[in-house]
Amino acid sequence: MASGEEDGALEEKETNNKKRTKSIIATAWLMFYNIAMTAGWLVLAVAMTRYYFQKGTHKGLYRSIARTLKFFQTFALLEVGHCAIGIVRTSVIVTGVQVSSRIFMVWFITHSIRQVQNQESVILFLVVWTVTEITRYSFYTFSLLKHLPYFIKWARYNMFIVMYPLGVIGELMTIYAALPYVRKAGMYSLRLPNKYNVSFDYYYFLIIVMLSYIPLFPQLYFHMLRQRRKVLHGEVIVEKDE
Ligand SMILES: CCCCCCCCCCCCC/C=C/C(=O)SCCNC(=O)CCNC(=O)[C@H](O)C(C)(C)COP(=O)(O)OP(=O)(O)OC[C@H]1O[C@@H](n2cnc3c(N)ncnc32)[C@H](O)[C@@H]1OP(=O)(O)O
Repeated sequence: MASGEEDGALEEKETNNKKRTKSIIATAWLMFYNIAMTAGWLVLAVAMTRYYFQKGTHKGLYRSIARTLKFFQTFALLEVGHCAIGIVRTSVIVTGVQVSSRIFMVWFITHSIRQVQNQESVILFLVVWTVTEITRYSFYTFSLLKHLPYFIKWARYNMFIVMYPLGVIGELMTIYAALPYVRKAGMYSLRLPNKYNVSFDYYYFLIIVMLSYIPLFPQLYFHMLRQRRKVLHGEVIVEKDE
């Protein structure tokens, strides 16, 4: 009997040790990830500011930072993984929509359609993303260190009120500017007849993507407003999608 109890206690101790090790590894990884991402977006901020002051124009700015932007924004795909394996307490759906819309903008719009790269709207969403991400990743870093300065917490849960709509305006205006080029070049489209017997028109796909902002954006925005009430005002909120 006594040996049974001892075995049970031993098993519990082992499980607790495993959990602790897992949590240490997860925290160390998140620390590395958040510092790398803060640094990446800071590099982008400095590069954009320098370019603008040296050249006196936004033309060519996107091309000058494209590689760094593509690298760090693509790296953010890992965030969906973090949610999926449960090392951060964020919804996979919310993060998935946020990250996929960014990846889409970077690879399937600005990277693919050179003619839009000098649009002012590209600069608008780049500036908004940069400010947002420097704040967000430093928020996570300082939270992990358990020394979160209030101004970072305040910025994370207030700036999005203006930044989110501005980012969406920049993204939508850029997709809209891309439409005529996509139609003219017939890019990423598949016309019938073909051996697969399917047709796909990227032009109409882009219109559908633009329309999908109507139901999706308010969900992300209201999610952030709920998070704001929870974090800044201590309200207890039950999330439906988690
Ligand atoms: C095929 C094409 C598809 C296209 C689809 C198109 C439709 C798109 C429509 C939508 C359009 C969106 C366009 C977006 C534009 C912009 O981004 S504009 C710029 C403004 N943007 C923002 O302000 C972004 C706001 N978004 C976010 O902050 C996040 O992306 C989020 C995922 C929404 C955050 O979610 P939230 O639930 O608020 O999570 P958090 O509070 O941040 O985290 C919860 C807990 O988890 C911890 N945590 C999370 N990540 C980390 C991490 N990396 N490291 C450490 N810890 C982390 C966090 O600390 C929290 O912990 P607790 O406090 O203990 O709960």
